Amino acid sequence: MWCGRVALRRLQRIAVAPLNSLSITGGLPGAVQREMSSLPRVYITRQIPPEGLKILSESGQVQFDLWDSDDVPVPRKELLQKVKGVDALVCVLTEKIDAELLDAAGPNLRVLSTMSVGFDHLSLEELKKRGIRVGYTPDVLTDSVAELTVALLLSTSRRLIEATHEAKTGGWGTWRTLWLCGYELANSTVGILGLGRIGVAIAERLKPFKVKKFIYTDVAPRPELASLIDAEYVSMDELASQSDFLTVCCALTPETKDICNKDLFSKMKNTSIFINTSRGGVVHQEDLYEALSSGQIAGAGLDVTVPEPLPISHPLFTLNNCVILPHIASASYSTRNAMSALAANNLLLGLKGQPMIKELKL
Ligand SMILES: O=C(O)C(=O)CO
Repeated sequence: MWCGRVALRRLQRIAVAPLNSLSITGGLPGAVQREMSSLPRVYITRQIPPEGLKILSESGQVQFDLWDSDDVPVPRKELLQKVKGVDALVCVLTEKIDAELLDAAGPNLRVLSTMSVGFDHLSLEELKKRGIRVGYTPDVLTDSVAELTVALLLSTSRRLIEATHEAKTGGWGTWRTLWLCGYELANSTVGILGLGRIGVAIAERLKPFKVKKFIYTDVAPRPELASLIDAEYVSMDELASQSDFLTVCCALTPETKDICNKDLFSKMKNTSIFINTSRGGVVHQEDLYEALSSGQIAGAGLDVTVPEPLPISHPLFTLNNCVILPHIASASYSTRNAMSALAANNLLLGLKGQPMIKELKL
C-alpha cells in the first residue's frame, strides 16, 4: 500500500501504532490516489523511527510502502517482490542489498538509503555498476556509540554483569579482598583499532578516567584525528602488546574480516580487555573463545557478533569473562530518530538529483 502527503495524519498515527497495524490506503479520494501514483515509489524495509517517516510523508515527493514491523525483518521473498519497480529504497543493516535484490528491483531504482553507518550489507560494486546512489548515516550516531562503548568497557573490566548476578543469586558472602576484582582505566594504555570519528569520541570520553596513553593503528597514520586525542600511531603488533584495553572501531571490509584472530590475541597481555562495537565479522570468534577460556586475555565485551542474533547455545555465552550485548550501540531514542531522519533526507535529496547530506562515494 502506497501513501504520500495526504496520508500524513494517518501515517503519524501509524508511526506510533502497534505492530502490524499498517492500513493506510483505504478511503483516499480517487483524485488524490491519481496524483500520488505519479510520485516516485519508495520501499522501506522496516518500520523505521517516526522522524524519518514524517519527513517522507510530509515531503509530498514520494509515495511509499513499508514492512510494518520492527520485530522481524522483512522475509527475503517478500522483499524481492516488494522492490519490483521502485525508484528508491530505505533499508537497515539486516537487509543484504546484492545483485539478486537489485535485479529484482529493476532499472527504476536510482537511490538507496541505508539507516546505518555500516555498509557491509551493501554490495557497493553492484550498486556502482547500476549507477545507484547510496546514502548512509554517519556522525549522528557517534555520541551514542561512543557512550555505549565506554559502558561496555567498564561493565567488562569491572565485571558488573557477574557482580549483579552474584548479588542476586546468593553468591554475595562476606566482603572479600580479591573477589570480583577487575582492571581499572587509571594509568592504562588504550588501543584503538581503526581510528575514525567513533574512536576519537571513545577516547575523549575515556580520557577523564586518567588513561595514561592512547595508541591506534590503521592502514595509515591519521594525524589530524590523532592530534585531537594525542594518540600515537603504532603497528598492529604494538597495539596488541601494549594495550590494556583494545577497542575495535574499524569498518568490516574484506581487508578487516577476521583481523582480530589468534595472532592478535596471542600478543595481548593476559590482563587486557578486548572490546568490539564495530562489526562481528572483524573478529575470529573461535579464536576469541580460545583466548578468553585459556586466560590469554582477561575479558571481552562484544556488542556485535556473527551471526546476529548469536544463538544462546554459542560457547561465548558460557564464559563469565565475556559480556555480550545485542547490537545496541546506537540505540538511544534521539540517535535512532536522527538516523531515521537522515536516511529520509538523504533519500529525498538523492531522488531530486541533489547531493545527499551523507553519501557514499562509490
Ligand atoms: O549504523 C550501524 O551501522 C549500526 O551498526 C547500528 O547503529
